[in-house]
Amino acid sequence: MTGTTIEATALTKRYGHVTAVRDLTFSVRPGAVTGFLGPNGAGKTTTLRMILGLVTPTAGTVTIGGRPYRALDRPTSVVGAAFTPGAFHPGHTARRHLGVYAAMGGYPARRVGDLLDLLELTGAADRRIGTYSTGMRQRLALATALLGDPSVLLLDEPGNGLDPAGAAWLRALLRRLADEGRTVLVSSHVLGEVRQIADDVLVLHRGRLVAAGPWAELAGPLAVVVGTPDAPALARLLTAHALTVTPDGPHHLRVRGADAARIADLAAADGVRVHELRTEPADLERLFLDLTAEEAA
Ligand SMILES: Nc1ncnc2c1ncn2[C@@H]1O[C@H](COP(=O)(O)OP(=O)(O)OP(=O)(O)O)[C@@H](O)[C@H]1O
Repeated sequence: MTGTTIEATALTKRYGHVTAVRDLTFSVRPGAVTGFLGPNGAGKTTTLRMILGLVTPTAGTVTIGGRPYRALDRPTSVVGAAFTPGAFHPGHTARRHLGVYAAMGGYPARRVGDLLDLLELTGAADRRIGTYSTGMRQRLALATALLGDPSVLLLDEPGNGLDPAGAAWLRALLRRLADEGRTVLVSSHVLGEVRQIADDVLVLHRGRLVAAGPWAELAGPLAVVVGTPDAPALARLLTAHALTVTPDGPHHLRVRGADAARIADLAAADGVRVHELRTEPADLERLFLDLTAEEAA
């Protein structure tokens, strides 16, 4: 599958006095799952709708493989989208629903059976959708999005209403779809969910992009906590080697800019005693809270 990139440039949407999305510039790469993260009302849904041509930007552009959605020849074979489930006819069965969409898109009828299998809905395929659980509706929405075998998937809060087993199953499926070379953009307001699914992340807050990139880079360099009875001497030494050192109690330093091995070697070479070395995991919870903190008045 050839990769398709989503590019937004200075994308803005105003509704009267409300600026839902402000000057967003980002790109979403193929072959990865990108998490679109932000609290409720941050502008995620508005952005996804602009990507799909459902909402017209007040300013700026967004393209899929270099073209706006509305200029794509066969849009559903390029982009599959699954938004808030519930837009199903409750009296239809999943098989009928997918059959109708396959016919509208001009896709072969066998796609329906394949997707029912992939989304593990075959056993319920002939039941009325009105009797489905939220998780089953989520899976049916995803099956509908995949009918045209699109290279781009846009999913709005696909984890809503899933139990832990359902969420794990969804993560595995999204990973597989990304590994096939697809561009997978998944919105969520739940950090823990995105952390487990996404390679890259876009963080929105009040319509602005406050962070973008691979998780690892966003979380910044890892800190190493060093326990030493000679904290002042070690702080001087490490600072002299251009590392960032913050005291953490009388006998501990938090050090950034080098890994534990380099810190231990520097200390040993200078005869400074080290009693403990511990690499701290990235504190993504803190990062997210900092990024989305209310701006100071
Ligand atoms: N059609 C509309 N008319 C007026 N205001 C709107 C409209 N759509 C969205 N907004 C406003 O734009 C802002 C962003 O909404 P949006 O739904 O994009 O956020 P979101 O991040 O998707 O949040 P949620 O997860 O709650 O859907 C909100 O303040 C919302 O009230």
